[in-house]
Amino acid sequence: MIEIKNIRKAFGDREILAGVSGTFKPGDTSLIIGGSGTGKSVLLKCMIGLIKPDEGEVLYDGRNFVKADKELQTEIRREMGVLFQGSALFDSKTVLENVRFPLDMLTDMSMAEKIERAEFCLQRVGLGEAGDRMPSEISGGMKKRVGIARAIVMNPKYLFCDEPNSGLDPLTSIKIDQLISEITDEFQITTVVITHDMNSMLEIGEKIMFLYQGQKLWEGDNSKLTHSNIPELNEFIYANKLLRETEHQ
Ligand SMILES: Nc1ncnc2c1ncn2[C@@H]1O[C@H](COP(=O)(O)OP(=O)(O)OP(=O)(O)O)[C@@H](O)[C@H]1O
Repeated sequence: MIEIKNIRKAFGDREILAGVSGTFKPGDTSLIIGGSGTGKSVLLKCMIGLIKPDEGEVLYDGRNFVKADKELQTEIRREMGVLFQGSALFDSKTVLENVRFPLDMLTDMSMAEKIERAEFCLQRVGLGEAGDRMPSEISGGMKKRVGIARAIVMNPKYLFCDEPNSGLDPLTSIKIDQLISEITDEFQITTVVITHDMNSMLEIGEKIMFLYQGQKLWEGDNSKLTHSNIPELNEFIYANKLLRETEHQ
């Protein structure tokens, strides 16, 4: 379980996060949604330690990540998998080498063990046959799958996905969402996804947190998303629906 408590972050005199709290549970795919510039990525970066919050706590199964010493921070980091926007694959490495990379960096497993584990993860994301290919030879959806395989190769307790659907067509997006949700359930991972994608919100949002100007204005599950009495949320959903309809015309 991940708990965030009263996270605040300002850049200069601009307050980006104005005290955000919430809980993310194992086996749940939790979404953070909100308009552009509302602080979603900054919140995610505070959670994974790329940005230090000015105030607040991030607890990983009760362990305070913000105040942790180097040793504990490293221990918690090893339990995280991250799927970055744009997949962030190494162009000069094969698909299998990309997936193997965290094992090369962070473990003392033998080469045979690393290859076995990387192949297992590739199979799990439906790419068992693609290990020898180069990233330039595969589609955007396949690249996301490779990114997911790499994010789970260390068997993470916590998985973070930043806009996993960016640049994908609607059908591929749904497949990627379903894969993230299935893996979360199967391995009981605590998964946090940042998304703009209306389909994702309706399909996989077991728990949704809506950010607006650095504050959490609403949270709930996707069945309640379209029935809130929060004007900012309704406006956000309406704008996204319009966008979706325009894209499908
Ligand atoms: N390192 C930084 N230094 C200064 N300002 C920053 C920094 N990182 C983010 N910001 C500002 O914080 C605000 C929130 O950014 P953030 O990337 O979290 O938005 P977002 O909700 O993820 O938006 P989007 O959906 O467009 O990615 C933006 O105005 C951004 O310019």
